[in-house]
Amino acid sequence: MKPILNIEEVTRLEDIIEREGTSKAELMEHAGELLASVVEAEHPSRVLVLTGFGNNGGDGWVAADILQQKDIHVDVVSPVDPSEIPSALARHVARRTAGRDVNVVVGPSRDELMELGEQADVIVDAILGTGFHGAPRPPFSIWIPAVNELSSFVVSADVPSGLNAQTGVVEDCCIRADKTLTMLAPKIGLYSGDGPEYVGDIQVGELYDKLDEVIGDVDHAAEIVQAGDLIDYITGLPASIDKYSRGSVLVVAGSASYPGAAMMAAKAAARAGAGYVAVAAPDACANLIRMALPSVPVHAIPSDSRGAFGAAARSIVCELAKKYDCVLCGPGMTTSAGCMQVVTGLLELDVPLVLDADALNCLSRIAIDGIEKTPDMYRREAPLIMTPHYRELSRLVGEEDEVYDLGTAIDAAQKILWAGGSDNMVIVCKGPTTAVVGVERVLIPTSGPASLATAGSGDVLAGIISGTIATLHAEVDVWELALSYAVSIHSYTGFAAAAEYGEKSVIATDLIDYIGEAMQLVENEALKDLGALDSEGE
Ligand SMILES: NC(=O)C1=CN([C@@H]2O[C@H](COP(=O)(O)OP(=O)(O)OC[C@H]3O[C@@H](n4cnc5c(N)ncnc54)[C@H](O)[C@@H]3O)[C@@H](O)[C@H]2O)[C@@H](O)CC1
Ligand SMILES: Nc1ncnc2c1ncn2[C@@H]1O[C@H](COP(=O)(O)OP(=O)(O)O)[C@@H](O)[C@H]1O
Ligand SMILES: [K+]
Repeated sequence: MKPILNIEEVTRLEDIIEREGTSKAELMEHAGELLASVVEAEHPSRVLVLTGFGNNGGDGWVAADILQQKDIHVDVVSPVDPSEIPSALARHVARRTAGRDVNVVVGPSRDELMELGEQADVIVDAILGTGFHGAPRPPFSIWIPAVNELSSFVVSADVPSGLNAQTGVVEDCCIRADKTLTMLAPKIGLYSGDGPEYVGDIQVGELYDKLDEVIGDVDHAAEIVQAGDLIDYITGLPASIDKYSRGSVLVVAGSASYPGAAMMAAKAAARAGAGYVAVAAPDACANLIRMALPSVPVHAIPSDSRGAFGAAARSIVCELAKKYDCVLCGPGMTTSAGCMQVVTGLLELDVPLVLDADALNCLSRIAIDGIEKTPDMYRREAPLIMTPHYRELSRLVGEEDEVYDLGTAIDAAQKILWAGGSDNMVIVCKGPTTAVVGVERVLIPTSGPASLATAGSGDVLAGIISGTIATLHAEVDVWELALSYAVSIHSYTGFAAAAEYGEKSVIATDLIDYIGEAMQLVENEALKDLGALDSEGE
């Protein structure tokens, strides 16, 4: 796993490294060297380096100097004369570079910039880094859209200019990078908000060789899960197994209005490896589900007048639920009074429980103002997994804590977890980048394509999660990793389905049929990561 940092922790880390004897000036030299090597790997004959007023520009000036010495023609564009750069560190390296052979262009017009850009094979974006806030001001607000019109390969230093490195927000314009060389450790904004759209491939610039010794001294916003980390949860099917010992799931879901959610979740749980999947659904939709899923037993539960779980549901569902390895509750269920009673009843049982969609909305409704204020409502011994998207998570923590990006999602989830406090409780914060948040750690598994943003995709994920948990029989050392495995499978169903149907045409039911292939893809990635397979998969 690789740490992702909040910006204030990056600053703290740089201070710690300085105290250990490596100055910020030395870090800038290393950053420039690494930037130059990433550019050189593209074999350019001509490079354009765009610099700004701060230390991000300093990285660019150092790289420009090194590249020019390798007989590559380098043009450096600066907003001001090198001697007028306000940052002392950047000014020093800029004046040094300008005194050598590079061609320095100060304050070019848009047309002049475009002409330089058209001649360059690679453009280095060292305009704005972690010190940037708000919307880019001129001249950068002119340079950035101009660069985005060019076809040259763009390498961003540390963060694409225009992207807020903490929030991932792009207010006006932002460099669309092919590659981002982020220094020391990835910043959270690269994964949050608009970040994933602009960063291209992320590469970490290992500026400091003793990073392992100091990285533990700062807080980690999250850690990126690498495929190899998941290997413990990737298991084959023993020949001696039977349908019950493979793992059983009860899906408590559906209503007259939304029977499909229950069908998708149940089918996904079975495809994810559970040997026995049953559905408990209101009798108003039970027959529909039976017809759609011949392999799945459906328990018809008394409905209310609107076709949702009725007043008798709680005791019947809870009695059934005790027999399963995992219970998933929520998809398409609505938030009727009967549904709320089902949710509170299931929370009292000693069975691994996944709460999704309307089960979470029921909790929000019962709590009225933030569930973390009434932690007894969800505190339990057995595993509890909640899978909210940002809006559901906002509702769970109450009005004043709106969740709108990765950072705010992690904060909200931690608030709920720290109030409820148990190693067995995990919140899967779903979004363009999904975070698996536990009491001890925050993990970021591989994200899927935007094709996953389609109605019902969350029901499929909830099914994959509950199926995965059932097959593990609660023998889990690190719940966050087991759930990261399930989220990765979902992501890969998105890639596989998009490859077959085209990015825009994927619908949630397609994802289910790719679960098996996705499991194989995750396994291959893990084996590659651990060196057991080469890049050709041999
Ligand atoms: N501090 C260190 O130890 C190291 C820093 N490094 C680099 O330094 C960068 C951070 O440097 P800085 O803190 O100087 O920050 P930046 O280089 O991001 O730039 C801050 C400058 O941008 C300007 N600015 C801010 N918002 C703006 C806006 N909306 N429109 C136009 N201009 C705006 C400010 O006037 C300020 O001069 C990192 O991203 C990284 O690239 C690397 O050299 C490695 C070492
Ligand atoms: N832009 C995106 N890129 C990648 N994955 C996304 C994106 N938007 C949503 N997702 C994923 O798609 C799923 C959507 O789930 P959810 O919002 O619960 O959908 P629904 O309620 O319709 O089932 C989540 O797993 C989420 O992480
Ligand atoms: K940059």
